Amino acid sequence: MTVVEVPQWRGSGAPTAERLREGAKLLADMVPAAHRVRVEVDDDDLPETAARVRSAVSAAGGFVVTAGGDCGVELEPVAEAMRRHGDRLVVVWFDAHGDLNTPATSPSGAFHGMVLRALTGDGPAGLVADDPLDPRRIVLAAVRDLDPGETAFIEATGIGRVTGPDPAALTEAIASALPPAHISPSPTHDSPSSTHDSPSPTHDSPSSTHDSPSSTHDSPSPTHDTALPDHDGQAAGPAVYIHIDLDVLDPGTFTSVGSPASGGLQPDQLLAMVQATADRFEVVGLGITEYEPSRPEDQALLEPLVKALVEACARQGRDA
Ligand SMILES: NC(=[NH2+])NCCC[C@H](N)C(=O)O
Repeated sequence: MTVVEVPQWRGSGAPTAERLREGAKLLADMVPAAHRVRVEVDDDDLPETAARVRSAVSAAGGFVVTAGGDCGVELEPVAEAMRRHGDRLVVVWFDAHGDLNTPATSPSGAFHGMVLRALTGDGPAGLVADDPLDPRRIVLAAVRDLDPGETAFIEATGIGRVTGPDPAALTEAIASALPPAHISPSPTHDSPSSTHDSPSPTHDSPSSTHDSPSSTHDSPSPTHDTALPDHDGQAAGPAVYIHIDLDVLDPGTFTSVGSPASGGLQPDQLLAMVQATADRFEVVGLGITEYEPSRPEDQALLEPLVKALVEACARQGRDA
């Protein structure tokens, strides 16, 4: 396992954002990884920092945990997971915010509020994924503070969303985010062309829900549970990247963030949702972001939580 520390803070619009530098270091310290890489951040050039993150994550072996910094650090780790896992990738976004703004809709101009949208192909110059993520492969978890442009995008694209502390709802949403071609019980070949080889209905066919009950979002087939890699190492289900902005936690419990929003998760609820995801699916990457250390009790809360989150995601036997 490798932890990649990215003390980027200029992607945040919060007045306290500079605390993210120390937060990245403290988060990386909490990750029980054998290898640690610290990315040098160029404060005046987010695309340059992103290029350095890209090199770091592509060179890292085994399971990678990215320790932010602001949420903008997730651009390249998620893009790397897309390159590795193609259409099997499902991104779970634990965050108070959607991070789905464009430069035109952003109220702040801050990149951390745009990074997930940039992964879908629409963002500031130099900060857009080469190969766009299909929004239907995204599940928002406990997101509760959305700008109007973000709400419109969610409604237009059918991004999955789980609002409450509900592990079962989350795992169902993840299973439903994958095209049916990838949840077949037959061995899959994880090549980009595999979806084209399959005659089965996909998300791309709006009429497919009428043709085959097993292909609808609402009726997950039993084969969803064959999600972990089989003995050949071939996976028949989602490859899940988990993003955690610590502002997903309720500010009544954890306040060391720059953009708090009430109505968040308790730490044990977050852990239960991540554990349920890792129990059912292959987790291929983890990012933890937006720690602005300001209280000793928040540091004390995070230490066991981060360790447990990482251990849930990077289980023995999955980590090359
Ligand atoms: N990852 C975050 N903390 N994002 C905060 C985003 C806040 C607001 N939606 C914006 O675009 O500016």
